[in-house]
Amino acid sequence: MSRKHPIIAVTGSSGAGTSTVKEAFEHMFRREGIKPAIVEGDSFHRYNRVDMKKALAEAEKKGSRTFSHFGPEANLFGELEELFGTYGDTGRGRRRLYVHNDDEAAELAHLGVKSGEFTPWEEIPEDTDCLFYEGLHGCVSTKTTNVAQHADLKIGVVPVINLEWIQKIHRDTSERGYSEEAVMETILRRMHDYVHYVVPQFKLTDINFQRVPIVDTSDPIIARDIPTADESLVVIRFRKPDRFRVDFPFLLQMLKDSWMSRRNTIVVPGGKMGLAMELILTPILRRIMEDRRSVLG
Ligand SMILES: Nc1ncnc2c1ncn2[C@@H]1O[C@H](COP(=O)(O)OP(=O)(O)OP(=O)(O)O)[C@@H](O)[C@H]1O
Ligand SMILES: O=C(CO)[C@H](O)[C@H](O)COP(=O)(O)O
Repeated sequence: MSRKHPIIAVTGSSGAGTSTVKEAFEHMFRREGIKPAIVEGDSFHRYNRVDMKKALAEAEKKGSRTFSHFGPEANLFGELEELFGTYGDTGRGRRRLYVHNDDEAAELAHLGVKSGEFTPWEEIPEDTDCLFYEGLHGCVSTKTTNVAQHADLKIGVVPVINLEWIQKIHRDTSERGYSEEAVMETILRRMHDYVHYVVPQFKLTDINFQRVPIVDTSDPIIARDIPTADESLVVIRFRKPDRFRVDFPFLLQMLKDSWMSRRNTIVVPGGKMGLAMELILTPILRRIMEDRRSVLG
């Protein structure tokens, strides 16, 4: 944790919607004049696409059916914890990008990096106001690493699993060129690591945004469309509402048709997710930045 160089971690499984939440944060950063150092979680995968396929084949040859992008063998958890610790202490550190497709490769043509590869490590610029992480492991904690301890604001993006699968299948088939069968195979192979490394993070997060469809998603594999915002609700859970001085009466007034399901949980119509994030997160970001300015003097 660092008042001078705060770290915001948005964590969610593959297809959960963390990139979508990142866009909401980027709007808030622009409006608040905050300059973040953006770190994408998949850049801390251990292997590029070609080497990952080889590592998968090796693991299967040894009888392992649980080796996946979600676990410690395929991710640089130690390096991620080191980045968070270094940034918290100094406001500096090293980052890179993982290129998922040809469009992203074209945007980075000057680096000559192909789809499925990493860009070279680069130094985080000196004058950032915070580090913003978006990916699978922003709050990961294992026997040997504890990334979670360094994050000052921990956000979980955790749609109910049927919706998460629908979102992943939709995105991976339409944007990453995978077949439905390949995506389902990936989901199944990742299940062990999902349960042991991804899910445990969401008891540590300060705020979880859980989108819940109110239409039938019984068979996520045949679902043709992603349930829209208006076809869903969002359950927003605060681990310690007092810590962030959450004003529930204000939120209930501002978010039409919202209600409290528990003392620390507000439910809002799916179409109000963006507004809810803005009303909840803007004051928190402002307080984090005020605190940073107070220690910078
Ligand atoms: N709140 C939402 N309402 C409707 N669709 C959503 C919402 N959030 C995400 N989606 C859709 O779900 C799919 C996955 O979203 P997104 O790319 O943000 O996931 P992700 O968590 O970034 O995945 P990955 O970590 O694998 O990149 C996308 O097609 C996106 O449009
Ligand atoms: O989605 C992911 C987990 O967040 C991985 O980043 C992704 O699967 C990387 O592999 P590829 O781009 O080859 O599918």
